[in-house]
Amino acid sequence: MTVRIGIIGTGAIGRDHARRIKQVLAGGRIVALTDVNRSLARAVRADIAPDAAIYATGEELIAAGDVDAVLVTSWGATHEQYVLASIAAGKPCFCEKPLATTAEGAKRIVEAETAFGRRLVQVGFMRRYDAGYVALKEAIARHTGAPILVHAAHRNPSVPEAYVTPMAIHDTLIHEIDVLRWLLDDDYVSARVHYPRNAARAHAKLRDPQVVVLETRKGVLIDVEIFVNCHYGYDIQCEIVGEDGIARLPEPMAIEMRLGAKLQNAILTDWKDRFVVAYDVELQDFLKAAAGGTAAGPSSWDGYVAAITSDACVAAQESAGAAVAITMPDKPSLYS
Ligand SMILES: NC(=O)C1=CN([C@@H]2O[C@H](COP(=O)(O)OP(=O)(O)OC[C@H]3O[C@@H](n4cnc5c(N)ncnc54)[C@H](O)[C@@H]3O)[C@@H](O)[C@H]2O)C=CC1
Ligand SMILES: O=C1[C@@H](O)[C@H](O)[C@@H](O)[C@H](O)[C@H]1O
Repeated sequence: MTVRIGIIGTGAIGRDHARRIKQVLAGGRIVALTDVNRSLARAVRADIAPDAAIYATGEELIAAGDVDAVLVTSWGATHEQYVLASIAAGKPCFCEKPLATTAEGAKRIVEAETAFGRRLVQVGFMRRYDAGYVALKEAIARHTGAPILVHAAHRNPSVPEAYVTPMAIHDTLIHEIDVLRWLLDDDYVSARVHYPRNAARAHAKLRDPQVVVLETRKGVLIDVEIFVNCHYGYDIQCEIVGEDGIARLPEPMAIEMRLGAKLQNAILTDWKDRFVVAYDVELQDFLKAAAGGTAAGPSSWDGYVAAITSDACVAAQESAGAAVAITMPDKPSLYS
């Protein structure tokens, strides 16, 4: 079956997902587009999906009779309303992170999906599909022994002026929040945030870098450096320290060069390139499940837990290094 897809939000990642549905993946066809900036939707139609209809609003797109499944790739603050509308229409929905910008919003989605009685939502936590993280999970299971510490870093070369301090959590750390919980098969119990002096390139409304320290139920201590004006590249690091040994996330493949008396490896600069294959695999997974009228992969529950943790981390940003407790509710059986 070919899944007929509608895309809400045709900016950076919406356009990139449209490209992969058209050029890379099997089983999906884009039939509908919408963006509050109509010219972006028109550009995607012209370049990628010439047969797609353009709708005035996300709600109209979701209600369209020929839309089988929905991609929500608009700004984070708009995700909740479209995911809820997709669930109400009984249509599978792939939602980019964050599932919702507050834990309360994510909870409403969990409740709606649970009441519907079948999984319909996949959250865009693509790192779970990255071959490096999959290998790291395997290494934890087979080689390192039980994890004790995790050292991680999430570095972006630069961010716009509109990126402010809490976004380091909601927009950036949220990937580590999800993938580390999945890697460790664990949940968080507390968060702390520490700041060194501000980097010279940080904007006026941004503390950068930040170090978030998370503690898990099993007693693992995690430190994550978030540095979004690191300048030199897009760099994702993760090291697990276990009872028997250490495992590190592999670097992306890069040609090693000997040039001008230097040994060199290029470092990527763009998230689109760093996780290009992971995005392909996650969306293929979505298309496969959507063909059967359901969803797989990272769930609304995972999006909800990430939102609870994000909220605690944002509170910790204001707590002068003091720990903020994180309490997880009971998981509904739909997500076991
Ligand atoms: N998984 C990942 O690694 C990544 C995820 N994202 C997430 O994807 C989402 C979009 O991010 P970007 O594409 O970078 O932003 P963007 O600003 O490039 O694109 C978002 C688009 O949504 C449109 N839009 C906003 N509100 C809308 C609404 N109510 N209805 C229809 N269109 C609407 C905007 O006009 C814009 O064209 C964000 O939630 C972001 O966190 C973004 C980049 C990477
Ligand atoms: O999701 C993403 C962006 O929205 C975010 O702004 C970046 O910090 C992340 O590295 C990227 O993966």
